[in-house]
Amino acid sequence: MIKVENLTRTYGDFVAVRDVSFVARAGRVTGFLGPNGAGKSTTMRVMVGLTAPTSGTVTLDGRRYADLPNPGRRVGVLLDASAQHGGRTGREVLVIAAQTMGLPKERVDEVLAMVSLTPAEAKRRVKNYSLGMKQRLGIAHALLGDPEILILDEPANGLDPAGIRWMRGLLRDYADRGGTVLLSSHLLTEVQLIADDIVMIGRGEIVAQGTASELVAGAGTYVRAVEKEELARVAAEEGIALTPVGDGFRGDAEAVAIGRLAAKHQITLIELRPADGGLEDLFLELTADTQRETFTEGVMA
Ligand SMILES: Nc1ncnc2c1ncn2[C@@H]1O[C@H](COP(=O)(O)OP(=O)(O)OP(=O)(O)O)[C@@H](O)[C@H]1O
Repeated sequence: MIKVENLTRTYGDFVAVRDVSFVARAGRVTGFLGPNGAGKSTTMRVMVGLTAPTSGTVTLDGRRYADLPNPGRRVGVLLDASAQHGGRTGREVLVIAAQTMGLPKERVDEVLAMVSLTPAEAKRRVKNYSLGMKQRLGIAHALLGDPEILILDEPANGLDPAGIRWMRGLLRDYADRGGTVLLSSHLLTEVQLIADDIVMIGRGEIVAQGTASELVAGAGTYVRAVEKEELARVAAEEGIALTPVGDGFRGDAEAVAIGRLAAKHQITLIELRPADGGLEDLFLELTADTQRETFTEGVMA
């Protein structure tokens, strides 16, 4: 289990992570989702002792990373797949890591097989690897010590759809055997495919968390009407909050309540359904400010 409690990290006046708390449970795959610059990497770096927290704590199965004996056997980490030594072969990278952890060389062949890197590929220098191969090597490195906890920053980056499916199977299996898996992504579709639980972060703060199904179920009703403005006006009068999503709205009321309201005011509905599968809209909505700000900054820069 990974427990993040009231974690804050500042850089000068800038708050990269503000009062973040969440738990990634054993036997579950937890997706840590947020747009670029939201604070995912910072949080994960604090987890593994690479960045000091300004305040708050992170524990891994009850202990801080720095207090774990032989941490590579307890926690598998993939933070930056491009950070591997380019002059070494994939196999060499793993052999050195295995030696450091006191593992037999056969374990290297086992993890290479687990990530489907062929013996020929493992003999190539890492600088000649594609991004997808680097990711597989990084995942192999994380799995090497057969740890109970996996912390993976953007592990799907550079993987093709078949690679993402493969990774989903691998992580699912890992969690089903009782492991704790935390993976970050800035792509909701990826997280939706892989995660049981989702923690969403935007501008350094947690904006939503729950099981993937809870977050979908809590998404309300999606409605689209010909008389859009009129619907927004009468809904506001009735105390139903409508949030613009695409061509329509997400309403915080049952479909039947919105349907009745529309009928009463002779508003023509062209879509009315539970906002299922609307996690992406929720994600965009929750992180809209962050994304707008990033965009504005980009334009100004
Ligand atoms: N060493 C640092 N000094 C100053 N600011 C930093 C430092 N590290 C991170 N930041 C800032 O903290 C914020 C969060 O960055 P972080 O890398 O944690 O985001 P992220 O969610 O992982 O984003 P991405 O998806 O782009 O990797 C960003 O605005 C970033 O510029």
